[in-house]
Amino acid sequence: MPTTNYFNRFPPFPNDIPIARLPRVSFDKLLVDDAAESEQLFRACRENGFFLVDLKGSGEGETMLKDAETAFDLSEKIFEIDQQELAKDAFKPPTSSFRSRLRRVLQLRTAPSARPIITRLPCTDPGQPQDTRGFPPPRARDHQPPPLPPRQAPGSPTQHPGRPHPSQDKASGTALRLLKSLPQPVGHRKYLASHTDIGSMTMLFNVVGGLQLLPAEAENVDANWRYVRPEPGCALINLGDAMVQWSGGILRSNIHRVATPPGEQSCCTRYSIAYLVHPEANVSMRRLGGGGVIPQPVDGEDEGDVRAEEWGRIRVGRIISGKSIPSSSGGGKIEGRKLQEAY
Ligand SMILES: O=C(O)CCC(=O)C(=O)O
Ligand SMILES: [Fe+2]
Repeated sequence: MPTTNYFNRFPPFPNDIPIARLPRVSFDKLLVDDAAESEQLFRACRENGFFLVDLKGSGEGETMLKDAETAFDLSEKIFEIDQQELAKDAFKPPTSSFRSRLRRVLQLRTAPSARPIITRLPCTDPGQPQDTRGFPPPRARDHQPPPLPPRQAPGSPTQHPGRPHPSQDKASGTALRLLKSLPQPVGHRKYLASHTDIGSMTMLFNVVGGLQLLPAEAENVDANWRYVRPEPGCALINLGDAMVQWSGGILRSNIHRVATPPGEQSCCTRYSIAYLVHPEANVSMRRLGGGGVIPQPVDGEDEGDVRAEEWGRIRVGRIISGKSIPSSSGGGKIEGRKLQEAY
């Protein structure tokens, strides 16, 4: 999440409500392959599926924080543009200075494939409280690398050629999603229905609270959902279902939702930025080898060699048809001996 200055624009997140306890890893330390930090990251990916990455004090991290702040500022303006106007940008290069800035920060493209995605997410309550706008990611040849470079924690799945991390010049469902949620009347509860992210990883920037998750092992009843406190200088990362699939259930994709911001923040209009990283459309979703850590399918259990695009389509179809009820997955135990070897 952006810096403290930015947080000071809103009433404080309350101190007297139960919150989700999330691990925090240092981006700076991960960049130099610090062993203890990498181990903590691997544990967070297995046990929580959600963790904070502290971006402060690192050159690349500070750049991401600045970009996130600019995206927040621009987000307010983007939601003022009507949908038809925005759709035109997919085909015509922007000319005004605002639009050029928007293009630079969000790296909008003018190619037909870069048409803005404007969607409404499923919402359980009436009143259409949230609006969503998304932009496909930039291509490799005309922008910088993605926010988190694909480094591996010790013991994390072996990276096969071409997967699991999406390359910037290949087609994928990766998108920058901007969410705006207006204050709702008392009694209204959910802004964004409970779900898991189907991609590989999501990088979230929040200033106002509202995101809630259901801790591991907790029964899915309202009383067990916990707010996540937005932390200045940090990004919130959560793993998606693709990571569970590739890791044979070792890594965790945790269910979450967006509810009314807590306490005094309930009167705020909430903006949030989500960078949804999806696998390259053509990569295989077959689970990885994993050198003994990842359980291999036994006879008759082989999932086949489905491509990521098709895999995603099937999952979305199941969700839409109600055949798949959202729930956390993964977080499977690794035998003690194998875990030792993994490090
Ligand atoms: O707005 C948030 O904090 C979470 C959004 C989210 O879960 C999503 O975009 O998938
Ligand atoms: Fe999500």
